[in-house]
Amino acid sequence: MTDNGTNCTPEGKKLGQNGIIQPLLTDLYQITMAYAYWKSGKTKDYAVFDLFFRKNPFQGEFTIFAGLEECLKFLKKFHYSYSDIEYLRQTLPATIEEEFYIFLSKLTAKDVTLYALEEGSVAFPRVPLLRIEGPLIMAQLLETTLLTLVNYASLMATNAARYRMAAGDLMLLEFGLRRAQGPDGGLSASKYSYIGGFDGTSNVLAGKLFNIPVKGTHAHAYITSFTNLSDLHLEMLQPKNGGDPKNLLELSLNWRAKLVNMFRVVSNEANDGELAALISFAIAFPDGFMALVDTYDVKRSGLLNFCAVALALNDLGYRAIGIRIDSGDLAYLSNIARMYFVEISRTYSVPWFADLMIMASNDINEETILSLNDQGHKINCFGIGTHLVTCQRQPALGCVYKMVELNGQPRMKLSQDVGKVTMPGCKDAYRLYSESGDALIDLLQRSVEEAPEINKKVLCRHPFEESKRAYVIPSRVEKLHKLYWKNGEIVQTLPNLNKIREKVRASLRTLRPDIKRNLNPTPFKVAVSDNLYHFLHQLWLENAPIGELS
Ligand SMILES: Nc1ncnc2c1ncn2[C@@H]1O[C@H](COP(=O)(O)OP(=O)(O)OP(=O)(O)O)[C@@H](O)[C@H]1O
Ligand SMILES: O=P(O)(O)OC[C@H]1O[C@H](OP(=O)(O)OP(=O)(O)O)[C@H](O)[C@@H]1O
Ligand SMILES: O=C(O)c1cccnc1
Ligand SMILES: [Mg+2]
Repeated sequence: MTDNGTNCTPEGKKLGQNGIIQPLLTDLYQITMAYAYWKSGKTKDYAVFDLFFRKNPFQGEFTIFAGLEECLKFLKKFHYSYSDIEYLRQTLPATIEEEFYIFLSKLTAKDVTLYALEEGSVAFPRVPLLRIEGPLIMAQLLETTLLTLVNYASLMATNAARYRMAAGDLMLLEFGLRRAQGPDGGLSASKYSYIGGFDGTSNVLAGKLFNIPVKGTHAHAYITSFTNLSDLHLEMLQPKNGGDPKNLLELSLNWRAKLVNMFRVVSNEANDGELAALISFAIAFPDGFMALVDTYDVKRSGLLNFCAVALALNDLGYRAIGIRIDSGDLAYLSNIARMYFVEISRTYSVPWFADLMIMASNDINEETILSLNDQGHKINCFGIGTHLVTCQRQPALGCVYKMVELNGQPRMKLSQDVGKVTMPGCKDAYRLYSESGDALIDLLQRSVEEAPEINKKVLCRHPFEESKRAYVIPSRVEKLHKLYWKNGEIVQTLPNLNKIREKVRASLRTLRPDIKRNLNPTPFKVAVSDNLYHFLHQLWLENAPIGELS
């Protein structure tokens, strides 16, 4: 979830919380449970909850954790307003005692303690992303909001990180606002795709709110709004270094006449409305000329018109930026475009022409990029919308929020499905690294245990399969959870988006390539200590009913 700046002072200074992230942004059952807890005298009970997921998204074997800053802002502001209480009074059954509303109106998150992974870290199933300790009622009331703040943010950051890995160093732009799950989904998508490794967004509000670079080209509508050369309102452009304005239309037509042989087309195949549109855009943005070239025909019209205008601009001292291709075979068309750019650069001694940007868009997803890589292409930049922001390949991350301890006693949710059994008790997690810096394994331990030590053998066990265990001698031990919230205060300096983005890259670098590959990646091991193993299985036996066959 994102800060949409609705709590602005008249001067426009942000107060730092999204207007819709507030205590009532929750499921009704949290509040009805709060009343039932309250009524049954559980106001002094103290709980520990883990927020974690059970399966990595996108058939992958890693997840990027994101959304922490928004969770902390939510805790800081947690307070039921007068109108919230009034609404609840009208909505909940009339039998609810008045003292409960008084209790609710005084609730804050100051007695809650929150531990978390660093935002931007790689995370794995069952390792808590957040550990929340606090009065039972308060900790319970946080469940849904924390989940909604973490689930989409982490899914989106993971999706973006996967696109980044597929695209290597090529530029990635997020174009998804029009296709996103509503305005807030769109803002979150822009923010978390930047964290995951995108270079910019077309979303202007995201640019303003989060200081993300904003970028863009133009739509087909701009091209089709010109039908012929007489639609050109302005033809003159002043050279970059001053002097008398020159006629860009004339220069472009001259260049087009020269280029038709190279392009093996006849001049009248190229669309004059398109040429007029490109010239008018070049006059508006002579230093930022980027052209959509697929409106009529990339080879016969768009490329030829673009090159003519770019060379005319060059005559006046300006350098065009490049083209966008939004339909057709993107590999083939990008190779053709680069071939002409190189040929023109040689023929007319314009060296920078060979390196013009080729942007591709049109329903691109991770698989498209991987396939384009296999085919060979000359694209420098992908503009990606729908598949990125809607996470079409997997539309939700399944983070859950489970009680693991109450009043110092472990709690465990049993399930027929072994993968759904929760890890009881208050736990710490450690990432153990090899000498070469690779992450080897994540180890969950009971918080009462001593931390693993460098160069000391530690037994790591599969949580459920007795025979699966291994000794690890770590060269580095990283304690994964940091304290972020205590006594009503954020107790860490929070990184800005660029720092979180760097964290994503650094964290992914510690994963072996086989864990990150697209097809059948190797699962990263998440183990439990011997102590936690026995604790878990003992508790399981104590809690599982013994059936009777008849
Ligand atoms: N070389 C390629 N390899 C793999 N996928 C490609 C390649 N070129 C384009 N694509 C993808 O193929 C799909 C083509 O989309 P579609 O069938 O709608 O055709 P189109 O080119 O958009 O046609 P139209 O001109 O009618 O809009 C897009 O998702 C695009 O990203
Ligand atoms: O394809 P996406 O990954 O969602 O990227 C964004 C798309 O949005 C724009 O046009 P739009 O799709 O609105 O219209 P068009 O398909 O007719 O170009 C742009 O031209 C891209 O095609
Ligand atoms: O700037 C662009 O090219 C753009 C922006 C949003 C959607 N599609 C394209
Ligand atoms: Mg489209």
